[in-house]
Amino acid sequence: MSEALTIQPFTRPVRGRVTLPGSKSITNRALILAALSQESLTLEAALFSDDTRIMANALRALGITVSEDEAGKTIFVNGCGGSIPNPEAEIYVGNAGTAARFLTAMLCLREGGVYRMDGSAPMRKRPMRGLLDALVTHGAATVEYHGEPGFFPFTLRTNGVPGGELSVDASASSQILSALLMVAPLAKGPLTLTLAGETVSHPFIGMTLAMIEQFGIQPQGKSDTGPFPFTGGGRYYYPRPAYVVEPDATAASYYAMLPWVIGGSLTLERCYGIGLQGDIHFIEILGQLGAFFNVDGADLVAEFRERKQGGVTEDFNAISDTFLTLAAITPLLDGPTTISGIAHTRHQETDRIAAMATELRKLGQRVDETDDSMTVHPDFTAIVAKTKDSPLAIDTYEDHRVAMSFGILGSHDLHGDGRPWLTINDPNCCAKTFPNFFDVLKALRG
Ligand SMILES: O=C(O)C1=C[C@@H](OP(=O)(O)O)[C@@H](O)[C@H](O)C1
Ligand SMILES: C=C(OP(=O)(O)O)C(=O)O
Repeated sequence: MSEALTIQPFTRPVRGRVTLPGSKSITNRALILAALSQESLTLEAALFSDDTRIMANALRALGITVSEDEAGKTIFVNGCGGSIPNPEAEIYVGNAGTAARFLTAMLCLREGGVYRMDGSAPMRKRPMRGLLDALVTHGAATVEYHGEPGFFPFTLRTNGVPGGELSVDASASSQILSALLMVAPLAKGPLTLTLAGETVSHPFIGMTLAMIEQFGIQPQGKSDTGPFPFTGGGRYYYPRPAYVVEPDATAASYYAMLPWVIGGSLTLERCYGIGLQGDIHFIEILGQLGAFFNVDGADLVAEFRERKQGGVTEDFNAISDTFLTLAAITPLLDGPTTISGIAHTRHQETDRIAAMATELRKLGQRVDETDDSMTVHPDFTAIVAKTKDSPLAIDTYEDHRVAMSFGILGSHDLHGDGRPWLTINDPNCCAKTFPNFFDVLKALRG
């Protein structure tokens, strides 16, 4: 746990530029695809954070050369052409959902592999069952659980991925389907993936299919809901020596929100070019609140113009990582906000609906919860009263997004005199995806 951080409100409208970190989802997909490809490849503008270090370390444990240059934001990967060198390894996935799901499926490509896998305490509760059951039923691996069946830790004994039909339940996480999609082209024969039921966070499936194509494999079908047919026996190959990672669209949501919270304008570098990440559509929700976005070359400029009346009612299933960015600022709205389609986020870094509801209630807000939604009835008088005498401490539940979203709320000059009123417990949990988040905020304050 890192020391608590008191957020200093902005007393003047913000002006400046933000260089966002590289996308977590793209960096970790590109690491898997580059590791499986035939050539060597350099990732540029890559993310350096807990989640990408976990992925890079795991690939090294498998005998794949991965060298990182953090200052230059590049990662060099020498692809193994689909043949994982080390038949045995211990793999630690921390609390990185992408590493947990993507590596589990990738390891099954190795015939005769024995891999012991574990994660952090929160990861030991996150859903893996849909993926593991699909791999075992298909004959790609056997699994020996060392704790609760269906969860980390476990040992995988891997067989290579046979062709045929593979049906998967990805209702708990789209990462389960993305993981199988990335290994399917390398199966031993023609393989068709089908989805049993629906998946969540659907744009991430589009990202996976688009990146598979960038790495030289044309998906046979056109559908992004399945079935997904692959001819098998394929090899990944990226046609250029460098792959440039987009800035992280979820990270952008915080700094897209900031001018609305405190006034002013912020240039979000390279964000106009974002094409693979659905989370960029969060700015349309900000538009409903009165935020305004301009394009300046490859940059997006977020501007404060007005605060529209009322709250927001929106299904966040497709962009659920951004729901916390909106939920945290609801006390500043003057009408109720309902965020739905987020049941699956109860099984992510923490139970995110419960975490946000608990912290907003501490701030005097009335919050109604259902299994898959939350409604916040804002109470401005209550938040002022609750923080009048001393700053209120926000618990972050080892969830980077709880820390960052309340960091933006705390930047608002609530008492009109620049007095700090919010403290973030364990702010360094933002290292999962955006290690310098609070430094960027401080630098903008000037
Ligand atoms: O594939 C990905 O890169 C991700 C998919 C989503 O997960 P779920 O499908 O579990 O929501 C998202 O929440 C996560 O941050 C990244
Ligand atoms: C849900 C998230 O992460 P993960 O990749 O661990 O699922 C997230 O970053 O909000």
